[in-house]
Amino acid sequence: MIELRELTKRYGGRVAVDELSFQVQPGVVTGFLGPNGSGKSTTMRMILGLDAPDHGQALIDGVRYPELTWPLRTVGALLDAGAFHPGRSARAHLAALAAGNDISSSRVELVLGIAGLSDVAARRAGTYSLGMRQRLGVAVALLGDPGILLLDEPVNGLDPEGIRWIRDLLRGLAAEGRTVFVSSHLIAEMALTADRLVVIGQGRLLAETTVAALAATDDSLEDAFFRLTSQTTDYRGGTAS
Ligand SMILES: Nc1ncnc2c1ncn2[C@@H]1O[C@H](COP(=O)(O)OP(=O)(O)OP(=O)(O)O)[C@@H](O)[C@H]1O
Repeated sequence: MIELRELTKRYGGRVAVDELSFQVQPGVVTGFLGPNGSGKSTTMRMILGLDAPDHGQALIDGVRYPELTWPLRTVGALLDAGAFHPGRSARAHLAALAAGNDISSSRVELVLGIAGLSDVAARRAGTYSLGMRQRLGVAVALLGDPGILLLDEPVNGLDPEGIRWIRDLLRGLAAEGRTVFVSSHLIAEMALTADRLVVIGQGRLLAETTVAALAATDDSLEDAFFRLTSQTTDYRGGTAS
């Protein structure tokens, strides 16, 4: 389980994340929605100990990320799909991570297969397309067989087949009892993937509910999202006419 307690982050005078409190439960996919700049990535970075909160806490199974004995085996994360050495093969990248985290080498081949990268695992990651990088990022997240998964915009750059693959994968992982927390801009995709939603705007919690309950508050989930976030966007496009 992931638990946020009054999590707060300021950059200069600006509050990026504002006293955010919610829980992400195991066994379901929880979508994390909010307009651009609403604080989703900053929140995920604080959960993973990559940014320090100014106030409050983010707890993973009751402890802060830096206190985890085997972080990679507890939480799998996909934040930045380009975060690997471009000269290294996907297999070598995963093998190095496995060796440093006491993870068996058989796991490397397993996650390469899950990610659909077995046939291209010997290629340098720098030659990968954006979609293949996303798949390698997912393989890294799954490497430690973690009970908790955190993915920031995992469908970025994926083609329709890749999007369906991510959707089925996340739903399968949740069905195994894992905690799955996934951010996205794609509301229609979240309607298909997530069971629960956390919606934020300007760093503040706007809703913590089920997809079905939020969709029932308006004509569609998209309309409900726009109504909920309408007061929290700094900019919005107009029409051409
Ligand atoms: N390192 C930083 N320095 C200064 N401001 C930052 C920094 N990181 C994020 N911010 C600001 O914090 C706010 C939240 O940004 P964040 O990237 O967390 O939002 P987001 O919801 O993930 O956005 P998007 O959907 O566009 O990816 C924004 O106003 C952003 O400009």
